[in-house]
Amino acid sequence: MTSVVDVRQLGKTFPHAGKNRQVLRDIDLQVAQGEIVALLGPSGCGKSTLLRIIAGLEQHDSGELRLPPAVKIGMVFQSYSVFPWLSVEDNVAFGLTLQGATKKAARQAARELLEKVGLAGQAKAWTSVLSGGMKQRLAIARALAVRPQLLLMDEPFGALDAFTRFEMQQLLLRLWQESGKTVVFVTHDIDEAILLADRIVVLSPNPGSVNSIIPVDLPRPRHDLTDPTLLQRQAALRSHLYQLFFSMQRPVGASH
Ligand SMILES: Nc1ncnc2c1ncn2[C@@H]1O[C@H](COP(=O)(O)OP(=O)(O)OP(=O)(O)O)[C@@H](O)[C@H]1O
Repeated sequence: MTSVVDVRQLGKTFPHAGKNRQVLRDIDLQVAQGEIVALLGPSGCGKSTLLRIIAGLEQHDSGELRLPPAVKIGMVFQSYSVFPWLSVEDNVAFGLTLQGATKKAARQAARELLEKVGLAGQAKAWTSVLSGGMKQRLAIARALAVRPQLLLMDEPFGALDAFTRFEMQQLLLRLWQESGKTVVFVTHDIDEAILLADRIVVLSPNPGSVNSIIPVDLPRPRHDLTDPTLLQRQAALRSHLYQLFFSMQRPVGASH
């Protein structure tokens, strides 16, 4: 199986209080084509930093990161990254015109994507009138506009209410099933990781390192609340992940 993301022995330090603090140490991670991988771990363990390094937004200072040559990456952040001075449609078309598409072709492609994410009716609206969930749909449509092979998402649904979050998770799975894209996403949420991921990479803090990589060997869809076997297997996985989290906790008063 070809890896889209190949991270070996990767390390990262940031300056902190006049010294260099190691934030990531010896990270090994291979993500296969078409896989959904969740980066899960306690606050501050370096999930976002690892994702930003994969995206090329941050430099690592040791180890290796290999991506396919000229790989196209789409990125979705928690804070809805939309341009408020452009209409919904032009938000999506913008990246395409930057890549050399004509305005007409870019608008056409934008309309198709808005259709996919359920925002066709808002194409001409300003982004200020969109709800949080709609803005996040728009952010996803924008990330998909460049036809990325690799979709990187940093807590994409963290700011949404439970119902909208569920809708967005289903939307992501639908788009993924249609396109077979490779997805790496950061989450705090154990249930979200179990619902979406093929594998869960559990990071432990100080410095951020891979604690374990857990395959989620459950059939999709995974939200059927009437399937007792599925519920039981999800519960077993959840309990395993909670135990891992508890085992990472430092005694109160321990310093970094
Ligand atoms: N640009 C930076 N300069 C200095 N330190 C940074 C920088 N970015 C992140 N850090 C530090 O690196 C560590 C990891 O941060 P990161 O945001 O990657 O963690 P995280 O696991 O995504 O956390 P959270 O779940 O709270 O978002 C933290 O201690 C953070 O303060």
